[in-house]
Amino acid sequence: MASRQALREVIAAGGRRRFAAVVALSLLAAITEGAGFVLLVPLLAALGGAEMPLGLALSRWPIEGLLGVFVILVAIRAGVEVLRRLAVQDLRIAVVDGLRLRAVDAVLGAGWRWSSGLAEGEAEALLITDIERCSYAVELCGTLVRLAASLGALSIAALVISPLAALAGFGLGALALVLLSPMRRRARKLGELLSARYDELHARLGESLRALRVIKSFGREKAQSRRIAGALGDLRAVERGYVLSSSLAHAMLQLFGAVLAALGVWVALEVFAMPLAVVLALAALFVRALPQVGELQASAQGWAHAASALDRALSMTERGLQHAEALGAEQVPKLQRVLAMHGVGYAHREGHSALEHIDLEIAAGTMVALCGPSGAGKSTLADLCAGLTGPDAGAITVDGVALTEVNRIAWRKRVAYVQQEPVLFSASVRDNFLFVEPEADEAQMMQALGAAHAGFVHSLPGGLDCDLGNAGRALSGGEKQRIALARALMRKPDLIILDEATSALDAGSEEAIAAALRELAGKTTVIAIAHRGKLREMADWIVTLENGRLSIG
Ligand SMILES: Nc1ncnc2c1ncn2[C@@H]1O[C@H](COP(=O)(O)OP(=O)(O)OP(=O)(O)O)[C@@H](O)[C@H]1O
Repeated sequence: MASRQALREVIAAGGRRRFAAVVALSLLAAITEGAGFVLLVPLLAALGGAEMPLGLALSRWPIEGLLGVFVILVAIRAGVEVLRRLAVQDLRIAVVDGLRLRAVDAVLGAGWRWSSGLAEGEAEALLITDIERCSYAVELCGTLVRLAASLGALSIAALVISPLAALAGFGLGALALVLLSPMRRRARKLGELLSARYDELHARLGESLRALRVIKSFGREKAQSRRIAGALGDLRAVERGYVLSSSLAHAMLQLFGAVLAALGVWVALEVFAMPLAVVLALAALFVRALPQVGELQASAQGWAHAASALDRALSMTERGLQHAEALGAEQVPKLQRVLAMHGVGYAHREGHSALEHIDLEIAAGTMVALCGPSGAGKSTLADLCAGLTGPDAGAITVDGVALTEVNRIAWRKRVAYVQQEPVLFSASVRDNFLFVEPEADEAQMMQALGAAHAGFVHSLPGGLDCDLGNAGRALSGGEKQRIALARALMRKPDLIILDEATSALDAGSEEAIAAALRELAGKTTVIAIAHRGKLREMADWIVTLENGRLSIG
């Protein structure tokens, strides 16, 4: 995306009024600054007791009046600068929060096929890293507007003071920039390298947390620590080079500016015999403007870089929105007779079928154990029954109504899904329950905990109010599974899908859960992916999948 397109996106996301406020306040700050420089001429002349060189009305003011105006201008500029910073902050918040919420909606609202196909960390990178960079992009955008306005005002001020000298100053400034461009190019390259090194370090740090168990169990703590130290070393080396090179570029620009200003002063005084007040005001203006030109260029480069994060965030959000899940009709099916699959086929990726020709009828209120080797398609079939996604071929029907013809989200509200690696929110047990059943009361929660054999929750600090954000990590796999199961039972679903959901339980706990499931017999349909154990034994029938095809036992 071109930087200009990114600017349009910033304006669209932040709102025209907020952006206009940033521009207006930047212009106002710039005008007061420019006016201050113009005022410098009569002020210097008055201080030196010389003739007033400018033909402005101001030139006839007494020195006290000029100094008073000068102070007022500085005060206005300081006040406007505060407002300008606030306006940039408002714009940044509006853009970043707007983008983030849109991206969250896109990821959550996208169809399962798209979201489950995202590479690991892709959505995380979008929601966290890229959008943080967008924040930086908006700040740079504010800086660019400020610098452009300031340089515009300083140029006008220079033209007002002396058109000829101003034009000469523009020429010399351009020359300085051309001469120093190799240094700035190097700084830019290092800036890009720095971003890549940061990405690498973040990846290493994230990986260390995700793979903590693997790292520790293989005794590779020191090795991982060395990898991070290596990534840090690479980053710091580039960082140092970047700071050195950009500071040098800045220092050289200032030095060049000073040399050129000194030369300009000499030529103006000695060759053109210009009044001292004019020459000094112009020199001060030139010294002020030159680093701003350098900063403008550096910010423009930074903007081009940050705009690419904006591009990524927007295009991925757009893709998510394009893959938004079709909700279907309002009709909500209720499973009372049969959940049926007719000729169901599904491929996660082209040319690789996960399921083929699945014909299966599950009578409501019965329990089916789904077995088969790894990769046979069990989870895929469970996802289809849960209405997470629709089949590529054939149909899945609930009491004769195809899931493609009903509101799939409404169907999912009738389904409870418990996976092998239970995911509990970083909140209290109570809030975990309320998330799935907002109207639930304490009695229902107690009942669900009892049915899932999760009475241990009462002995946790705070009981139902125990914060799983802190305690979650301390719970065993089996304990987490039981809380997740209780959360599923809270819903009183039509269909429960258990994906190896009791794999971490001891025989006693599994037996207790089996007993709870037995009580649901005739009322709730259960699909349990289970290779062995109680759930498989107690199932009304066993369905075996092999290579995406069905064989019924
Ligand atoms: N999101 C995905 N993208 C691409 N391919 C996938 C995806 N999920 C599953 N698959 C592929 O689909 C096939 C069936 O996978 P599935 O997870 O349904 O098998 P499974 O029987 O549940 O396996 P396991 O017992 O190991 O969990 C496998 O070949 C798998 O690689």
